[in-house]
Amino acid sequence: MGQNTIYLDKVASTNDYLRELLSNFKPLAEGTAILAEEQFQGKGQRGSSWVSEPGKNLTTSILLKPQFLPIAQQFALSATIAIATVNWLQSKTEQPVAVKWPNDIYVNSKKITGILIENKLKGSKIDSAIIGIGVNINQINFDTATTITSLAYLTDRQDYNIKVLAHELFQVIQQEYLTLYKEGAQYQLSRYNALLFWKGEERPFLINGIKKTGIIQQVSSDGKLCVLLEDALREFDIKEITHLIT
Ligand SMILES: Nc1ncnc2c1ncn2[C@@H]1O[C@H](COP(=O)(O)OP(=O)(O)OP(=O)(O)O)[C@@H](O)[C@H]1O
Ligand SMILES: O=C(O)CCCC[C@@H]1SC[C@@H]2NC(=O)N[C@@H]21
Repeated sequence: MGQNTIYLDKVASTNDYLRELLSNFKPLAEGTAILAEEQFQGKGQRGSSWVSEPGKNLTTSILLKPQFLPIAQQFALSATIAIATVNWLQSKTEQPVAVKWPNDIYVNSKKITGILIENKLKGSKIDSAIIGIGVNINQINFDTATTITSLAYLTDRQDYNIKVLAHELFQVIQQEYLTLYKEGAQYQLSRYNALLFWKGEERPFLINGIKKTGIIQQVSSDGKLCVLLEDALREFDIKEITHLIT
């Protein structure tokens, strides 16, 4: 993974760039990565934007071809990328790193990494997946600093080498991707569940616009968040529930 890395000085979005390469040129090898110094129109989940100061952070997209994975198990791919990123970040800080469902990475209740996976389907399989990852590294000034963190914030140094870090991350993703292939979706799901932010804790959520207290039990194999509410155990889709982080 990342043996074939395309380095760009400046790009709108590494995910879009990789998708355009895929549709315009010869087939790209699995593991091909795009690494951008500056991403000026980064995309987040659900139409949000990803903001990153030029030259300071890791903004990358990796091409995977998980054709062995049935669509019904596609959450396991997202879980696999989250496991890899959490474990890699955990090797950099003493603070506990966790995955906020579905795949935001959090440290000290602040977001350090966002993941945007765009799948191309073929029949009942995933033909290709563009794995977009943004990690806050050397940046310390954010517009909404109360909810965002970075490696620099956590470790008091601002001289991380982005390329070196990116290749470390590629290695860890490669290992975890192999684990998904060998051990299967359920195995990765249980490891993902062990890293889940707020799991087993009584916490506030916004559920279909109403504030409620609940306890996260787990994430199901189809990627739903299972929360114990006062009345019952319920499963939620991404649009139905928000963590109310104070
Ligand atoms: N560099 C960055 N680091 C962290 N967050 C960022 C960054 N750039 C943009 N954001 C955005 O900040 C917002 C907050 O992220 P978060 O996922 O916590 O909230 P959300 O998607 O609005 O809500 P929720 O996931 O709780 O429903 C998102 O829109 C996220 O994409
Ligand atoms: O948390 C999110 O909403 C997902 C953010 C994903 C950001 C990364 S940065 C590299 C890649 N290119 C993009 O345009 N987005 C992803």
